[in-house]
Amino acid sequence: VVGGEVARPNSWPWQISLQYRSGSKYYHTCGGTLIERGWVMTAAHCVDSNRMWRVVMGEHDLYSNSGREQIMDVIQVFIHPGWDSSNVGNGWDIALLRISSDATLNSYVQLGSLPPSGQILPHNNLCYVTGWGRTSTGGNLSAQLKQAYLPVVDYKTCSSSSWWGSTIKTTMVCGGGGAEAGCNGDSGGPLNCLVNGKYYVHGIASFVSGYGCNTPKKPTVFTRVSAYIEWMDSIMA
Ligand SMILES: CC(C)C[C@H](NC(=O)C(F)(F)F)C(=O)N[C@@H](C)C(=O)Nc1ccc(C(F)(F)F)cc1
Repeated sequence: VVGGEVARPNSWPWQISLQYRSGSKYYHTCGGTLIERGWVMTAAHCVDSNRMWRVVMGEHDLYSNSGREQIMDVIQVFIHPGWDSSNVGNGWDIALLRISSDATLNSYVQLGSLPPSGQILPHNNLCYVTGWGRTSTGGNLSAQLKQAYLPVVDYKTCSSSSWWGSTIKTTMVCGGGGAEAGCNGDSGGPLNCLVNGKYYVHGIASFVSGYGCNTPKKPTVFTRVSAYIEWMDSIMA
């Protein structure tokens, strides 16, 4: 997350850290959202390589143990059949992870709320991106979970020629486009949007400009969660 601030610990209790094993250690690689006690939603591009994955819930500081963390192995990965790893611009950047046991829900670990199928948010709807991703283009990951205010940029604006143009599909949501942005390592994490006084997870962090995470008029691009409700229901059923 570029800009914004460190989140109050566990104030986004559905945010998870997706980590891969290398040798005897695990490393943060992406964000994700706990959507059922046994299921995590993330980006397809986060899990389209053959690795050992684990999910950490109740996390705030990646490098210190608060005792609030719950760590589960990933036992199955469901990548959307439409995903094409050679072109994130096609969309379909969504995956579901079955975790090894059900999370215990408490003050630090909660389920994220999904929007109604098909819901499209208005331009400038208040949203926050959250994650442990780089805090500047080419910079380091953040040790602590960060949040940044990324108002929705509607499809008409986001797909216009001086913005993202035809790279943006209607199955995507754009947020920000100014100094604040998601960045590498926030992938797969939630875009948390305030609708009628409650936060819903409307996006899954998918891509940013190759010219820099907070390139003007290149908002952070998210998979639009409300376009995939039926697919997710079919997998989790
Ligand atoms: C690994 C990537 C597929 C996703 C990676 N995503 C992110 O860093 C995050 F956190 F914003 F989600 C990213 O945007 N990385 C930059 C460096 C990138 O590759 N951006 C990018 C790639 C392709 C296009 C497109 F769609 F135009 F082909 C647009 C942007």
